[in-house]
Amino acid sequence: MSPRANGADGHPHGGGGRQDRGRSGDGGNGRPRAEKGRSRAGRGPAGRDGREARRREHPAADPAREAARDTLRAVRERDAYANLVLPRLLRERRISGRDAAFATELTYGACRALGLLDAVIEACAGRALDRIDPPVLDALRLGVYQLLRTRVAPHAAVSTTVDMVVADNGRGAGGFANAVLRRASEKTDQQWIAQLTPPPESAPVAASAFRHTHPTWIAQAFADALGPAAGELDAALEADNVSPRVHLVARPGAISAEELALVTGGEEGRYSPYAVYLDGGDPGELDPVREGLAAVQDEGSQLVARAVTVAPLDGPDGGRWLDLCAGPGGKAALMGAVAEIDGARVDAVEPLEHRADLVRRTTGDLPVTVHTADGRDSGLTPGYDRILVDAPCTGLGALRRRPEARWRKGPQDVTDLTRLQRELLGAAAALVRPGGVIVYATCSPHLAETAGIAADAQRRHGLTPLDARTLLPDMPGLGDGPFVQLWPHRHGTDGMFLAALRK
Ligand SMILES: C[S@@+](CC[C@H](N)C(=O)[O-])C[C@H]1O[C@@H](n2cnc3c(N)ncnc32)[C@H](O)[C@@H]1O
Repeated sequence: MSPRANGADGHPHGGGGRQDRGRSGDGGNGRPRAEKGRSRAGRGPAGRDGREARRREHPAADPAREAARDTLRAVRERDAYANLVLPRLLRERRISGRDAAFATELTYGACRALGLLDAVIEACAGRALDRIDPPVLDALRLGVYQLLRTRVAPHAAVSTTVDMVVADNGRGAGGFANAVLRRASEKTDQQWIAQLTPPPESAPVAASAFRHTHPTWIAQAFADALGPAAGELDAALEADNVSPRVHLVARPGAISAEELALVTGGEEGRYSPYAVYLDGGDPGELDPVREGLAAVQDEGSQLVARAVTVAPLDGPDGGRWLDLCAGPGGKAALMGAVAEIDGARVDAVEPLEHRADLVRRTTGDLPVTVHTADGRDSGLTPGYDRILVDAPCTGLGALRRRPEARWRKGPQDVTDLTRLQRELLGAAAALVRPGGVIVYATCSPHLAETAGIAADAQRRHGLTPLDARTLLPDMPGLGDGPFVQLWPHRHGTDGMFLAALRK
């Protein structure tokens, strides 16, 4: 349930009602209260020990906001994933119902909107973010998010945040937080965006990036990949701000999509013949998933795995199929299920032992053999009919799944990955038989990881591109070929790229 439905403050625990709003953020000497509080004797110990001592004195009064704060801290301090940390905290602390929904909205919303929140905080604090105590900054991000992007009453957003900061960081920091939040509350979300967005005339991509809370380099990568359709940039960026529907794959030979939709109450997918969309609930609880007849898998990934199995070969299919980057095994399982029907066998390569184990578990009794090896030097015998290279990539096509991911990646990640991608595709070119097909895929639209790598392999290894659009069911918006880029805003799938290359 959304916090909109919950009373005046929009949240059952939100009505703090403090009366000491409006004090200046600095203590009269230009130094903010946060710093004064931390440096003055008699305020209690600063840092983690001090925070924990204060927390013992002030037990959790607002479990949803505290779970959100602790998740933001884990993301910042240990590079944790918000969508793994938060559900665990909610379970451990027995937070459910409205509180869990509110904590989820706050956490994921604040993670996604970080660029905007930080710009507002900086403008209101009058100083750089690195001069704000990080735990105070976490609380401010949550407070500003509530002010700008929820219907929590402003007085409740301010008072609950200030209470949390006082409990964790002392009264000085609370005064500073109060001043920043009071200033932030003077304008709406749209007014702040209008004030802080770079000028669209001179910096259109940076302006779109800011409006839809992405780093500019990612927005530029999307614009480059959209090419003549760059007018869709705003829609492409905004699609990352919406949590995706759950997609199930009906394992071929075990259950049809039609049956799966009937049993689960879901809706048959638009494109993949194996896809079923669910609107909510825990898919792990569904009988067909528990029994291994179906699994959670994005429809775009289903289409990539299916493309490997239907690509036209030159000469007969000898039934030797390979997944060169297999962990955790979603595509290997779909290829394995089709292989079982077609009388083929799949070799699945994954260098990380724990991920290779996941592939073993995912593929179960299907005709799939898992090899724990580096795909660049797998030791496998050449002569494969069909090879999938689902290469490690930046994941820029799946940002909607990881709320904090966009702020954690940088252009250097692309540079680091393209070498590995080139080498893996080179290894596949050596393993495929003449007339066989390699499908090269990434969950990223970044041209350096997608068309750049595929075009380079054509030149280096004498591969011929097939029109990848013909390997997909009838779908709109697939471009001019021969490569295909799927988009969340167009297709509702992750942003998968695929190229089909014949030797
Ligand atoms: C994009 S994921 C593959 C997803 C998988 N195909 C699926 O559908 O479940 C890329 C995988 O490549 C693996 N990988 C990384 N370096 C590799 C290498 N040198 N050789 C083969 N696989 C590698 C990663 O560990 C990761 O599991």
